[in-house]
Amino acid sequence: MIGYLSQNFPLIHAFAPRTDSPLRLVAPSRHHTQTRPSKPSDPNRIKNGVGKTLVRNRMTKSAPKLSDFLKPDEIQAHKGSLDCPISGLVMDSRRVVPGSVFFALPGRRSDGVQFIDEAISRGAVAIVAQKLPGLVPSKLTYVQVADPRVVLARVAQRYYGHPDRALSAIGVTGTNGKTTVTHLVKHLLDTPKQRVGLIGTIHYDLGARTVPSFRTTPESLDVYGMLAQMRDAGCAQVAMEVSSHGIDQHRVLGLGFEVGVFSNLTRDHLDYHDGLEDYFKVKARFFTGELGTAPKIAVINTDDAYGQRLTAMLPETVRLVTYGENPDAMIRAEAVELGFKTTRLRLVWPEGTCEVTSPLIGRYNVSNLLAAAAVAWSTGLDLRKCLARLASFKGVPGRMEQVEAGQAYSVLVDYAHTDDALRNALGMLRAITPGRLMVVFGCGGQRDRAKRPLMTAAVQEFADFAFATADNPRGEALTQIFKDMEAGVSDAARITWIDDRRRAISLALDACKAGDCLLVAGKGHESYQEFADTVIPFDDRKTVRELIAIKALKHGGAA
Ligand SMILES: CC(=O)N[C@H]1[C@@H](OP(=O)(O)OP(=O)(O)OC[C@H]2O[C@@H](n3ccc(=O)[nH]c3=O)[C@H](O)[C@@H]2O)O[C@H](CO)[C@@H](O)[C@@H]1O[C@H](C)C(=O)N[C@@H](C)C(=O)N[C@H](CCC(=O)O)C(=O)O
Ligand SMILES: Nc1ncnc2c1ncn2[C@@H]1O[C@H](COP(=O)(O)OP(=O)(O)OP(=O)(O)O)[C@@H](O)[C@H]1O
Ligand SMILES: N[C@H](CCC[C@H](N)C(=O)O)C(=O)O
Ligand SMILES: [Mg+2]
Repeated sequence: MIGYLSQNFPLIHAFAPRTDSPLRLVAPSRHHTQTRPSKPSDPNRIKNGVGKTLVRNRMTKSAPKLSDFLKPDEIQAHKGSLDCPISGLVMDSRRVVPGSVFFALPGRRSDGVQFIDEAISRGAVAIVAQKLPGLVPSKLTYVQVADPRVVLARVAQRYYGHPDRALSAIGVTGTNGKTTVTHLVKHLLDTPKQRVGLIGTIHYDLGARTVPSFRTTPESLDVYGMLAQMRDAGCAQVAMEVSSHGIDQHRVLGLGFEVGVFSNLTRDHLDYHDGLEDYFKVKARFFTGELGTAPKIAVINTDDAYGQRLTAMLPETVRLVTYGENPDAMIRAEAVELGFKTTRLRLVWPEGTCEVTSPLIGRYNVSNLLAAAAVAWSTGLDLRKCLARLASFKGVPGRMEQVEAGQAYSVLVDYAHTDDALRNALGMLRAITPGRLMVVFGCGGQRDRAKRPLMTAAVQEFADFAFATADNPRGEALTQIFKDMEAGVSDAARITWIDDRRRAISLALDACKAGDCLLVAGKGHESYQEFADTVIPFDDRKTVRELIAIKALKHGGAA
């Protein structure tokens, strides 16, 4: 474990969730060695899907065998015994422990095959890969499969005893709003009798404990491991974010969703997908059954043009529930009043209406609320009762989070990191800000380069003044990121470029007067900043508070 951390993330510990390493975040003994949960709470766990039973293994106290979890039709060829006892499943050589089955996954940066020797030296007893070598060391089992990622998802699902059968899963996909909608769904649906787990960008709520996230949609092995923990903690449902990377990389393959939500589609991640149409098609796969099963219910935002297209692509077996502000939507909002602290609206559904005051501000949050309400309604819950819980919703960390430190102007921290999100966030603040609107923003390194000038253009369209700075540069030079961003500048006099994010925030705060509003965009809940070789603790909200306090001291108490 120490080797792994020092190899990749020398300075990271608890404050660096968004990396390859779930291991410091989820109890290593249970999660990393991927041991099976010990207390079956669901009879479905007895059958592992291959026809053999896990119970028998427990009774004979023998270790589980690889053949318990691999189906014959998944195996193209093999050498060594398929009945080898195993201690767990692993897809990263650095996490292999004696008895592990190592899945060598072909990647974009490297190929898992390169790490097979390391896996063996750490004690792997079986290798699952796309090719068989000529010679296989004695006592080692080697299995050739067509697609190791697909087989990993299937095997993980069986290994953890099909936890999805014990949980009703609600998956949310779309460019923006996934985190907000999943948090709302959890809040509206969670009761002491019907606990709801959560998987997404900010944290994983596993029922018995909550851990910070390392990925929006984790790898299938982690997904099924976490679902098993939720099941064992007595959760009845899970609300989870389903990213396009997650869909494309089979991270939720085989998971039968009760509900799938589509929030919207705008430009992002085009470093990964071949254009917006390809990005849409990947998202659409979540609804069409190409991941093994289609959700039973599709909750789709028909204010969004891609949402409308999606409605025509659903298999006949899927029940469609639409939401939006358009008059044809089944779940819709009327008489929307946007305020700086709350939003008021009339929520309309086929059997009723309800006047709602939501603590979430901004028009796009009306859409997020409708999505969550549509989930509640479509699963047969009493919508009025669910909506009554909205009053106690505390908002989502780092999403339009107001920072109040005694200053005479407003400061909000938000996770807007696309041009659409910036346009929505700034457009909304523009409408309710009496003074000037300032923004601190940057663009992440090693992510979609083409969104950078669009983000600058969005900022210049709405903000009076912008401070362009570093987001998470990762392994990219800030000069290159700035160069890409500069292509969107329309008025150079209204933007200033400052490498250091803390300094940029400080200068922006200095520029604010009573009645002004500062949006610190892009990092939201993140508590770290990622550079090429280091990850440092950095939290926009804490930074704002600290700087305001320091400035107040310097100026004799006035912030
Ligand atoms: C672009 C992307 O999604 N990349 C993912 C992909 O990486 P890759 O194909 O490049 O894999 P690789 O690094 O070449 O490694 C290949 C294999 O070798 C293994 N390996 C690698 C090194 C080693 O020493 N030993 C070893 O065994 C790896 O575990 C992997 O199985 O497969 C890796 C392992 O499965 C993922 O960790 C990696 O996520 C990277 C780190 C990432 O940043 N992903 C982001 C973009 C992502 O997935 N984001 C979405 C959210 C987007 C949103 O919120 O909108 C998410 O769901 O979090
Ligand atoms: N429904 C929406 N439509 C457009 N923009 C939105 C919507 N909801 C949130 N946003 C904007 O997008 C930002 C990210 O919101 P949220 O975290 O809910 O989305 P996400 O889809 O989970 O993002 P990510 O893919 O990065 O995890 C917010 O801070 C806000 O600026
Ligand atoms: N889910 C997004 C988050 C971006 C957040 C922003 N702070 C950045 O680092 O670019 C991604 O991984 O692309
Ligand atoms: Mg998210």
